[in-house]
Amino acid sequence: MAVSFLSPLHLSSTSLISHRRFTCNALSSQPPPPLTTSAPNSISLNPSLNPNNLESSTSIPSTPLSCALQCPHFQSCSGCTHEYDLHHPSVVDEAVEFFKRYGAPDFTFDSCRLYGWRCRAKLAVRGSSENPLIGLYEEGTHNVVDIPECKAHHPNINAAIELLRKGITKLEVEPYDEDMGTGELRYVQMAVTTHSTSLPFSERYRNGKVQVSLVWNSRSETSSIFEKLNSLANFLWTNGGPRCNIHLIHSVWANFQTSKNNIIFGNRWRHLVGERDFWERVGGIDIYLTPSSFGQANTRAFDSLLYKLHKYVPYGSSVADLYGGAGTIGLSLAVSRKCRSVKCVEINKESKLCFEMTASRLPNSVDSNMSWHHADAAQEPLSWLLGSDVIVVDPPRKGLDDSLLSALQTISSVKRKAVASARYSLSLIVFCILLMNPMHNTYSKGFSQTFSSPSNMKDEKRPWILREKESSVNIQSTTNKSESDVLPQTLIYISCGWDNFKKVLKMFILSNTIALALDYAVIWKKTSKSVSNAIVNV
Ligand SMILES: C[S@@+](CC[C@H](N)C(=O)[O-])C[C@H]1O[C@@H](n2cnc3c(N)ncnc32)[C@H](O)[C@@H]1O
Repeated sequence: MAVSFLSPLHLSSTSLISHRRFTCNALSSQPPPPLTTSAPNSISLNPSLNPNNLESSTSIPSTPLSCALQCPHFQSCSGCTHEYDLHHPSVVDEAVEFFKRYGAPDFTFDSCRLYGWRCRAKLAVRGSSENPLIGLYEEGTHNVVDIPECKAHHPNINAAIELLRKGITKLEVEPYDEDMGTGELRYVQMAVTTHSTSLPFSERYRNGKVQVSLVWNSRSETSSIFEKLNSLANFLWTNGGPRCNIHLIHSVWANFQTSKNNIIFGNRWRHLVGERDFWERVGGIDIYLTPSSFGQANTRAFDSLLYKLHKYVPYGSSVADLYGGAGTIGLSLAVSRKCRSVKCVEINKESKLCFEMTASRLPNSVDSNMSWHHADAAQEPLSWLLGSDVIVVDPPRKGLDDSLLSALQTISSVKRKAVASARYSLSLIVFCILLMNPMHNTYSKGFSQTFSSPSNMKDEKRPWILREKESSVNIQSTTNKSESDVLPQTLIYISCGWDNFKKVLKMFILSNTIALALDYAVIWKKTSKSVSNAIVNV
């Protein structure tokens, strides 16, 4: 099979060495360094180490580089487990073997950014106002480790954390005390937008602006400590806003949460200062994200993934984008593949506004039926599958819901019976976001455990969990494109749970749900904060 690179990047060894010191300064977004050379291995590797140069394309280096993390927090912080060979984590070899067994022997491997790739971070705030700790939990505990020099964070996240730390101390903001349930500031979410059309493309990433969401331990803005929250927001804006030498802060939001459980966000949000609208550019479209909606942490790798994914969708297809969030995948396909229709299904109603705003910025030439449905993809899944040529699934780490798995199998067997002479099976395109790192799991348990278990979610009455199909958005094509009752031909599976994905794939193959020989599979390697985000092309 053809060997190709997605967004191959590499620097000369001279330029790598010149970036050997990595500092946490808003303007210093150079990657930390490298690196020793390693013996060539069986996979063509192409580590991308230049944060300002992601979209460039170069030839395959003859001798691959082996990258070290060099993070001072590595021993104590639970976010990373791989310290060396970031460009070639061991799961790549496992994936090579795995896909070879299923008829896809040739691999190429692309890595995206190895450092400074995380554009979205949720961090706990603990300690005291004189000595605030802003970071992740130590493995297996609820002790927060300060990570001011985190190598995975976009450097401007680290800079915004430093500013926040100063504000907490100056204004005597009390960090949250988990045991007592006291204190003011519980968590902070930092999200970077790199979408600034006033800058040349090559400068956009490192000049990303940070949307700061402060999770405040009060019921609402009417409580007495709201004044301090406002002062903190103003401090961030005065010292990091557009009038400063370094414009770092995009906006500040408040979220109000008093619950004693592990859920980070409550359901009340308030915009405090800065720009309200947060845009990013991925997959050829401008996407709108609110702080409460799902956003991909590795924006640039997601962008690469989308361009790769577009190729597998025939022009004029009808597409169902399940677990669709703001509909980013579906809407980018509507533009790039001139889809007849795009139907996005998402359980978080906070994403509805994002879909509407994103759709409002699509080029006028887009003429698809586009809809977003606030619904549980696991309920009556056949109703989402029928009528679409291509199904895209991008579920949370636990994988596809059983009812959806059975519906995919049912479709396959119905079609086989209807067309007895033809051999029908869905062709499967795989994008895997691999989370095989045990420490990464610890990290997520600390912060998002309750997001991933449906039973927990119901018990804890998450505000955005759907009880019924309540609202949807419909944008009609002007040329009245008719809906059809086609059966899906292609399943594009974006998986962020490697173990679960392997099980599903074996099951699909045993039940003849998909073609036995994979035409293509693409793996997006994203393990912990430290390990590279890579794309493997089978
Ligand atoms: C990994 S995210 C992908 C989002 C989107 N595809 C994107 O790239 O921005 C998974 C999404 O699935 C949603 N989700 C979780 N369970 C769901 C369900 N049963 N039905 C529909 N959506 C669900 C989550 O709220 C989340 O937005």
